Amino acid sequence: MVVGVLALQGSFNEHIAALKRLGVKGVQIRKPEQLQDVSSLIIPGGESTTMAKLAEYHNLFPALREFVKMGKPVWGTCAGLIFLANKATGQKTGGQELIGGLDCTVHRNFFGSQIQSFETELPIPEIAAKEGGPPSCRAVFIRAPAIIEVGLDVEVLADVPVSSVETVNSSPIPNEEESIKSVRKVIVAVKQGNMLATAFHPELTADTRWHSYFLKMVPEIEDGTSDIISTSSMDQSFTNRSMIDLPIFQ
Ligand SMILES: NC(=O)CC[C@H](N)C(=O)O
Repeated sequence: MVVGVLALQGSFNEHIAALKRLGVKGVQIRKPEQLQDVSSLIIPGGESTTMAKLAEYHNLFPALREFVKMGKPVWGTCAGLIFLANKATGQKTGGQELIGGLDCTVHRNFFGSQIQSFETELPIPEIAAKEGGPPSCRAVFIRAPAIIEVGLDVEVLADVPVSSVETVNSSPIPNEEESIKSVRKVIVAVKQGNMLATAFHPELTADTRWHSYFLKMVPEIEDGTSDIISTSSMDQSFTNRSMIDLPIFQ
């Protein structure tokens, strides 16, 4: 089995390396016709405006939309998530072209700018149930988006708490304002049919469970015809939470 990785910009090499650790070949996709040779596709993180411009230049949008419509498994990480969303907010003036298909609204830079990038221990009950390993994964958020609305068919796989401070005027004393700190959850990983999307970067850690989970969405794998190495037989080095060099996306 061969997995396509959109290789216009961003962390495509890191995805190919993660696939290799699972014994699966990832091939770079830069032209529409190359999509015919793969049964699934990963759209990496990077910078979604730049990626959209390059995809437009290479006339990739019609073929990418067709690929999604045909029901072939597609996984978008970070900028890739933005690409797959039906709607994005926080875009540059004039917006940017999206592939669409994923019934959600994404906020492009929900967590702020590059310096607000962070890592966190993210609970992943569904992935851990299917793939084994610890109940959480180390999640790397780089100028990350978040999913602020989802449709009914979208399954939420992970969310993170975010706190906000609101000033309200509930006091009986005039002009006496009260600050209320509220904590809500924001969605950072979803699945809808053939589409998987994560706001963070599993390809930048040694934990291959997200890749393994995605590969199981590819029918060849379910048929048992693939020679993919199972996670359980692998070196469980992800428990060390070792990080691969963090790229700075421009
Ligand atoms: N790490 C990332 O992929 C960042 C995505 C970025 N927020 C964008 O708009 O493209």
